[in-house]
Amino acid sequence: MIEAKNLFKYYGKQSVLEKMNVTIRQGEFITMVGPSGCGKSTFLKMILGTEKPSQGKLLLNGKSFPNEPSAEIGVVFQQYSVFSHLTVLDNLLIVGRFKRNKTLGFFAKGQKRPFVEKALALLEKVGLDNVLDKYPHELSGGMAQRLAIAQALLGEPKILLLDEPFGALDPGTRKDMHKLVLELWKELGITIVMVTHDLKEGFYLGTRLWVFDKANHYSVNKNQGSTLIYDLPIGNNEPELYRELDNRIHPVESFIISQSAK
Ligand SMILES: Nc1ncnc2c1ncn2[C@@H]1O[C@H](COP(=O)(O)OP(=O)(O)OP(=O)(O)O)[C@@H](O)[C@H]1O
Repeated sequence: MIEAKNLFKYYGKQSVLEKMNVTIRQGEFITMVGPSGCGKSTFLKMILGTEKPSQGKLLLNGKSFPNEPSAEIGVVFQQYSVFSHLTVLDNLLIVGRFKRNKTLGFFAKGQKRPFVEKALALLEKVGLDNVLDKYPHELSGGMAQRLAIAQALLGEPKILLLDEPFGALDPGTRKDMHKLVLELWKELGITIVMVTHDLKEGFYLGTRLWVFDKANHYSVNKNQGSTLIYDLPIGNNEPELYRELDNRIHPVESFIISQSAK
């Protein structure tokens, strides 16, 4: 369980997130949307352990989050984060090596075989078992993201963080990736927290949709941080509410669309 208790985040004088009070239960799929720069990735980074709250608490199962990324938490970013000089299989094995020997990065006797088997099983799960010897530049964008997902799952995390992982993919590939992520989420029982710019994707994938924005959307105070303004159980997507949310997330695009429809 993840809990934010009266959490605030500042960068210098800039307030990014304010007064976050929220609980995520194990196995939920949270999708986060909001205008650019409202602090979605910052929230993910606090769960990942690479950023700290400035005020308030962020708790994992009742305790403070680890100070550095741990195996319990996997992450996939929009930019492909795999090692370009290693093959698909070696991209997983390198993670295993360093997990087992942090300084030298090699397997002790007897450790390699079970790890290779685990890596192969994971690559099969994400549909990359037929390209084990290819290098990342020989993979499509979707395949590279499958590899990043396999890497993130290697430590058997309980929480998977996805920061716009499909933003750079074409619509067909995105659809395939949606299917994969939903399958993995159901099979592994993990908690997923995902940032997306696509409201439809947020509604389609999540069990809860979070909308971040300034508490007062029309405030001209540039230093006002964002907060969670909607926490919606999915299924509540009335058309009027959808339009209101879309307008908050993409104010300019929504305005152009509504004007051109006149
Ligand atoms: N390390 C940092 N130092 C200073 N300011 C930062 C840092 N990281 C993020 N920010 C600022 O914090 C704010 C929130 O950034 P964040 O990346 O969390 O937004 P976001 O909602 O994920 O945006 P986007 O949708 O465009 O990815 C932005 O104004 C950004 O410039």
